[in-house]
Amino acid sequence: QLHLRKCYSLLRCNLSVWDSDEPVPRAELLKGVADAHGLLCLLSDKIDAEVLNAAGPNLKVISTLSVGFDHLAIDEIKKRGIRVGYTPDVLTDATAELTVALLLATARRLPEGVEEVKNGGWSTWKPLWLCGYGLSGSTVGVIGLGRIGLAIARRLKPFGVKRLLYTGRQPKPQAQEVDGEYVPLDTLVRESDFVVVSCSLAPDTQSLCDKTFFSKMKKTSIFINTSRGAVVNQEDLFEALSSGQIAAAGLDVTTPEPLPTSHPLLTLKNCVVLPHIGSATYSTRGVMSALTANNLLAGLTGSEMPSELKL
Ligand SMILES: O=C(O)C(=O)CO
Repeated sequence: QLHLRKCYSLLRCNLSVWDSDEPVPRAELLKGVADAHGLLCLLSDKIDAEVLNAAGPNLKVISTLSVGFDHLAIDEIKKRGIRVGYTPDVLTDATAELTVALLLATARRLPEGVEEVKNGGWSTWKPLWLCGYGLSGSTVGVIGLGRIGLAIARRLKPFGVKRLLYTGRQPKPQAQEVDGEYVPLDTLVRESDFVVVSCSLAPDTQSLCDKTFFSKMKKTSIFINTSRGAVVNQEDLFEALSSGQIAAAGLDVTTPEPLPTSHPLLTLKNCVVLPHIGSATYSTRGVMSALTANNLLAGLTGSEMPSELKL
């Protein structure tokens, strides 16, 4: 039992805690959630009708330690009148930074270079050895110029990016700040030297990056995804990378997560895969955790949440 003091109330909660950095096993979640009034979850916890039924009618708030909410069955949640808290804004900078790091690592072939140093492949300085692609004078296309997409664009512009294209549901006034040009997806894919995926996963973005998409990219272009793995058809990406249809890809997100170590994408030198670490800085995860707890408390007391998802 824990007493949590918030400025607006003193709340007495019984906490059922999965005390580990590993995700809670499904069976434990289904058992532990029974009769709960609130649920704090991770993006790896699929909160569907089964979990909601296991929780029962007491459940009034779900607070997720993530900005993404594709792991939540929103229709089912809405139907039951449950409120949802999430963590926008606080992870924008960390995720944008990681995206830039992944883009540069992929385009300048850093993991390959590090490997060559370790395995004796570095014989001498050679004019064309480990050449990659630079941002200076390039065209960057951002799919989804939301909070994170804009933060990525802001960071990339000072590298000398010539044109910044973006696409999404509608033009964004804030794109002015980065001289962003709102273009159809087709134009973005055909004209960009770097295609950066920063949209949320929704029915209209599921498998958006498929065979047709990659076939329109330039052979010298780099594909980066730090949003959700399911935006990409991975078989089509493998084909595009192994056939030389595109130059390279950097992925912080995959389907599934973790990506099995035997996955074909991991055999490719021109594919850099990270284990979903976009927001993984100590301070960001600390702020995300506090926000998630405060969203939960506000939901439990029926108060205004610091960050409530509009359903
Ligand atoms: O918050 C999210 O949605 C992430 O993907 C990790 O921070």
